[in-house]
Amino acid sequence: MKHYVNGVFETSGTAFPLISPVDGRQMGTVPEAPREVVDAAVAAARGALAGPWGAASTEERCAYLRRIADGIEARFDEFVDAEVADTGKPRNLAATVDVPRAIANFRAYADLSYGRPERAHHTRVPGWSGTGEALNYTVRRPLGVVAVISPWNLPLLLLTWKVAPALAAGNAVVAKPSEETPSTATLLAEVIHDVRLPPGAFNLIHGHGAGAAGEFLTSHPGVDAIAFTGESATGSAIMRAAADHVTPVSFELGGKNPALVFADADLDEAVEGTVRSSFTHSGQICLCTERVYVQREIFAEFTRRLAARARELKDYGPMISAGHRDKVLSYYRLAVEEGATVLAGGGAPSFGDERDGGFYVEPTVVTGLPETARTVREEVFGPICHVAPFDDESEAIRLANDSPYGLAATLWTGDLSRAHRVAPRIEAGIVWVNCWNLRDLRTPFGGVKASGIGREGGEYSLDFFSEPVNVCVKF
Ligand SMILES: NC(=O)C1=CN([C@@H]2O[C@H](COP(=O)(O)OP(=O)(O)OC[C@H]3O[C@@H](n4cnc5c(N)ncnc54)[C@H](O)[C@@H]3O)[C@@H](O)[C@H]2O)C=CC1
Ligand SMILES: O=C(O)/C=C/C=C(\O)C(=O)O
Repeated sequence: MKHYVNGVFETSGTAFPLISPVDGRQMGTVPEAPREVVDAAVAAARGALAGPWGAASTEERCAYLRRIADGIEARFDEFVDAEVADTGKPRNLAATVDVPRAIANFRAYADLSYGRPERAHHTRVPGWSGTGEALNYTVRRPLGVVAVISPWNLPLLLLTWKVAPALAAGNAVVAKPSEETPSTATLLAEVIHDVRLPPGAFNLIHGHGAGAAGEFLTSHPGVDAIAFTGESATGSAIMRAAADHVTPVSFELGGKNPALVFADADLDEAVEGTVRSSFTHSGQICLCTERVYVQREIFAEFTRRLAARARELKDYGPMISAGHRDKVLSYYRLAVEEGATVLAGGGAPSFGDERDGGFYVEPTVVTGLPETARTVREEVFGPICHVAPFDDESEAIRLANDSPYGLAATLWTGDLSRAHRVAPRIEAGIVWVNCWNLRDLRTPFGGVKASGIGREGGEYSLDFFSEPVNVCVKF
């Protein structure tokens, strides 16, 4: 594993071990970027803005993005292998979601950026200012040096989700992937090197967060904007660091996402949809459902079927680390202490093979907790959901909104009028109706309350990563 600074791969800093979540064995080492490497990366990014990268046209930048997408595609299997090794996620998930989405992120932002219109307004000059007319037109200028800090759950997808629009808008990037999952970011740096992106336009540093590379970067006076995905508490820490230099932030943070299942829903679809939304990637997606509210008429049947399906799941991946596995298991114990009835799972599985050295936990369904229980209020970020009944629409909405988080919600109903009525009343950035995690990259993506600041996706990302400048020409 190497840093990539100013177009050069290097390994400064002490090495820390990279551990496989599948069997707990050490797979390699990762260099921990000291402050000097972070300084060098920020200086390289600044230098790139003053050089050929800063002078590149929109067309030229978009052409680079397309070449990066082609470069990832050409090494598709390597990317899949690296993502599977770092995260332990099922190969099918990496091959159908993570890597294709990384490619799509670069292509989508090449299209969006190239096709983006500029705005103009004709203005009659008011009497006190003379005579004639003026043409106001708005151009967008890059913010400058952008820090991208990404998590371990969808390492390549979430990194490229920020790097692609940042580059499309003309910024220079210093990226720090999670210390748990550095491999696909390093492959991305190789692809970027091979397509000859001007040195310094993209820099990659490895290392930890608090008190280390992540914090050196987010508190750096040379950084003009920070785009971060991860835990809400980390978002708060980064915001404090950013405050010193009034650095703008875009935050995609945690969630405690509700699903509302109405009695008029297609039960098969609602059960299967909730299995996907609660247990995909073992619940380690910020969009996953951890609170399921079911209309009382179908509560018993839905809960029975959901628990049966959870018990059937066999091909699931591990938690990312021993620490995270221990955190999730501590919530399983807490749920029982808080009075939960465990309908499925609730512990660590035993496989009788090398996976017993890994960090697996069982898909878990619990019920019977009060809304005040910590297990119902706090993000677990593992394969667990709590199922509770509701009586009517207004109670369902109240329960869904009774959370410090507000990222995503899912409605299961056969009544589209109800869907249109309920969806806008949910305090969340994203509401899915009869589906989950169906993504159109042009749409706004982000959360309210403790789930984030701002929106990414489509023009929303391009807006964040650029500054509008109005030019007023009198004629
Ligand atoms: N999208 C989401 O909502 C995600 C939520 N999580 C939540 O976060 C918990 C812990 O996972 P972590 O990977 O430790 O998430 P985290 O939020 O601590 O780390 C995400 C990224 O931020 C960096 N970072 C951490 N502290 C920092 C600081 N003070 N300054 C600058 N950068 C910093 C990390 O090195 C990593 O690259 C999970 O248990 C889960 O609950 C984790 C990943 C994604
Ligand atoms: O952009 C997506 O499709 C998915 C995003 C997921 C997260 O932000 C997350 O799990 O952290």
